[in-house]
Amino acid sequence: MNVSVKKSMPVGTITAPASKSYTHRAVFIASLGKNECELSHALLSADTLSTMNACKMFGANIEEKTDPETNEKRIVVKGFGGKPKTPEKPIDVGNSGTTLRLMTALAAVADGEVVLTGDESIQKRSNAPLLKTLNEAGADVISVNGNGCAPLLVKGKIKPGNYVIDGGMSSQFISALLLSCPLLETDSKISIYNDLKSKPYVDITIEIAEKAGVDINEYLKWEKIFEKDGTESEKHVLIYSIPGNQTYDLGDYTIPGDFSSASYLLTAAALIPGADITMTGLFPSAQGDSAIVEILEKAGADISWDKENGVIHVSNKTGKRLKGINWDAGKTPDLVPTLAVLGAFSDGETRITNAEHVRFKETDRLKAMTEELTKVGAVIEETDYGLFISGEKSKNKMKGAPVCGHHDHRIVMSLFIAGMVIGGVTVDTAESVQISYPGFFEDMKKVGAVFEN
Ligand SMILES: O=C(O)C1=C[C@@H](OP(=O)(O)O)[C@@H](O)[C@H](O)C1
Ligand SMILES: C=C(OP(=O)(O)O)C(=O)O
Repeated sequence: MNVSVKKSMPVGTITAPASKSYTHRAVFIASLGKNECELSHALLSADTLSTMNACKMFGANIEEKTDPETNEKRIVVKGFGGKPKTPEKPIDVGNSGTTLRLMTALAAVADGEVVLTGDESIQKRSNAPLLKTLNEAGADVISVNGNGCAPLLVKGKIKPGNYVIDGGMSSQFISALLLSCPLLETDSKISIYNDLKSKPYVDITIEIAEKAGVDINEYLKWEKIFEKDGTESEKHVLIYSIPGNQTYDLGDYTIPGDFSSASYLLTAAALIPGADITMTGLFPSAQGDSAIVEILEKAGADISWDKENGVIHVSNKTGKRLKGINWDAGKTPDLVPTLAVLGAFSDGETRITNAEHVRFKETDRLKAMTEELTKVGAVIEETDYGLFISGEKSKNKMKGAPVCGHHDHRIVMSLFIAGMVIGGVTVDTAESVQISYPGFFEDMKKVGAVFEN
């Protein structure tokens, strides 16, 4: 699907869609338990439906229920009580990396053989560090094409013990291990080598596991590191210790709003003269992407956050231009496409660093954003670890053009807001917003965005 976006001035109030990361985990954790749990305000998007489908294949009962009084939809989960059954067919995770990683580790505590696969994009995303650790822990996990990517075949089970994993590629490997290890008979320890990227997502995992009565302990330990040249140094190593034989019981749970999804409209409102947007349902949260508020503040936007009521207000009454910022994206990979657009329309320079893990998403988002923003006139340079955008040099060059969404929801939504600023931007593969924000176009229409699809 193509969407052609004209210059738009967003005005109005929108409720933020529910968090994708919280929904994945709430559904998964409720499925690991035995007692019925009711999940309110869950996100029903392509990715979270993949998690629901996979959990059902492991034996959970998951149904949608509508509250007769409020008409609100709830998800009712009756889990398999820590004893996943062997799925009869291959699990298809679609486009969802989170689903693939959580289910691969779960498959390694289930009996029998489990096959996991997904779409073209998922078949290009490596899981090598997770496979290595699962195999060291006693499972037999094979990447069918030998490249660390799905299709994966999981045979044999992991045993409790002390394991290490590389944290530099994806935090989802760590989240996956942390959620399955409590089901093992005795205690386990996971040590992370290389800096853990995207750590806030692990914090979300631990937050919901704790809410379900499961202990996961995090600590730092000084350890001796032997370098290749023989020198010795000491370094803090992040360690998770996970008691075994635990049971999950999430109870009823309400999913918070999603800051990554909110970032598009908040950024559009900060950039566009005359815009005035209020977003509700955005309470302080473990989500790293709540940093979008700090980012827009740093860039000089008129933004306020009423944390008690979960309301963010952004406007640009005077039509001022924002200023470029430096941003370490280690904890906020999903904001990078939004930040690239912000940088292209701000004065001065924007430097996004520590973002190499952003290459391992639905697409290589550093490359994709560089290619697409260049088409609309931005002066942007892709570095090994991030992006460097010259707002100064881009200033008089930004002009609408056809761009490619790369079948990637975040690329599509960020290019859409570029379209709202300059007009004349046609984005292809726009249907991919279904992955995380199915109501995106409806919400954009509500606030007066002008577009055709
Ligand atoms: O665990 C999660 O819910 C996620 C973790 C992050 O991935 P990485 O840990 O691979 O960076 C993030 O980019 C993704 O959108 C969701
Ligand atoms: C990378 C993302 O999700 P996942 O890894 O679950 O596919 C995302 O939502 O941007």
